[in-house]
Amino acid sequence: MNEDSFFEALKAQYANQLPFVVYSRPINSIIKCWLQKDDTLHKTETFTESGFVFAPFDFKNQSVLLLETDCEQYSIEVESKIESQISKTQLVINENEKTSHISLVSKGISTIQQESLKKVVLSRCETQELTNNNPISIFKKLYHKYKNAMVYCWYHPKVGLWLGATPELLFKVEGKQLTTISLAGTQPYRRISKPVWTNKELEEQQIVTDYITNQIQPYTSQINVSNVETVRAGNLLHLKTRITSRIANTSSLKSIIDALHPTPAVCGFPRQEAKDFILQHENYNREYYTGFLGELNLKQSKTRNTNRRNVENNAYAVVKTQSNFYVNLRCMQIKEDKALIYVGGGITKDSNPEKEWEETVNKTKTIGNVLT
Ligand SMILES: C=C(O[C@H]1C=CC=C(C(=O)O)[C@@H]1O)C(=O)O
Repeated sequence: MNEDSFFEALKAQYANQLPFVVYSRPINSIIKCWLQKDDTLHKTETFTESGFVFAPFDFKNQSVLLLETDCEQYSIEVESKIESQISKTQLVINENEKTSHISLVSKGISTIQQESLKKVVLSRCETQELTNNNPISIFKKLYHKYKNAMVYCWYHPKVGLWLGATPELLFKVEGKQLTTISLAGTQPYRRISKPVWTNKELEEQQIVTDYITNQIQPYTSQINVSNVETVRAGNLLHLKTRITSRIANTSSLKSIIDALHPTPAVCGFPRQEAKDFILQHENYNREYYTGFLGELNLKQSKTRNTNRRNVENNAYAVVKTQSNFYVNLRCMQIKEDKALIYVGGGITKDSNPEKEWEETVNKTKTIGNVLT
């Protein structure tokens, strides 16, 4: 299938109001799509099926599944995934939204100072009028703009239309190998200067790393934690640590999901207290923002020997089950002619409410940049 017919097939699928997902994983020139044949809404609770999953922040809402057996899959290789220049969008600041976000963050800080809550991730949803509400053309713009992200467009007529460019892997499983990352701390990307991180950001990210390592301990062995590095996500920089381990034979995928979702990077710490605070005070429903999405239990076959001349060895292909889940960040939902953009940030005792507001404004630009 060539690029034109690939996008034509997607266009037709959307026009026929049938479910689909189109996505490209970070630093990857392959764009894949899954087209479901009818509009049945499949859900998963056990995560034992094979397919593409779209899971909410709060498991009280449904995790939607595009079943592998119910979908046609296509992929194309696009020649170069070159990060195009980030244009500087001037956002119009809504003063009411600013006041209410600052007041939410201040409430978070005072709760952290008085109680056992150490970190809470507080967010808001910003509405922007759209001049172009064609999801496929927005997806293409996101794809060309964000090389280091999992860029996607997901649609189900009974759920909604979501797009995003997320820098955050929740985890990936290949056979028994588990890889996850701890991503937190934010500052704007500046081409010329070397980033300097404050204690607030270093501490905020360390909370995430410690939490993840602790949570996976009962289910895995040989845990390995990398050094902290700075990574770029569009117009922003974050702190990142890579954590790898080996899954025990007795551990299910669902147990790993329950251990890791939602991480303190999107919820807070301790988890239940942070989640209670969010559900009580944020004043809107996050739905699939800070949930996760990705390939579930797909069989990948890898040949042991890539030397083409060694035909005998090539016959021994190893089949491994793989899952790749990304946290649904830097995302939006499209409803008619409006984009609902979701943005948040981690609050600790040292947070400054005005700066936290600015951080959400900077994050809005990730998505806002492709809408103009
Ligand atoms: C909750 C968000 O970001 C998280 C991921 C990376 C850095 C974050 C931060 O610096 O606060 C957040 O924890 C968001 O982008 O909406």
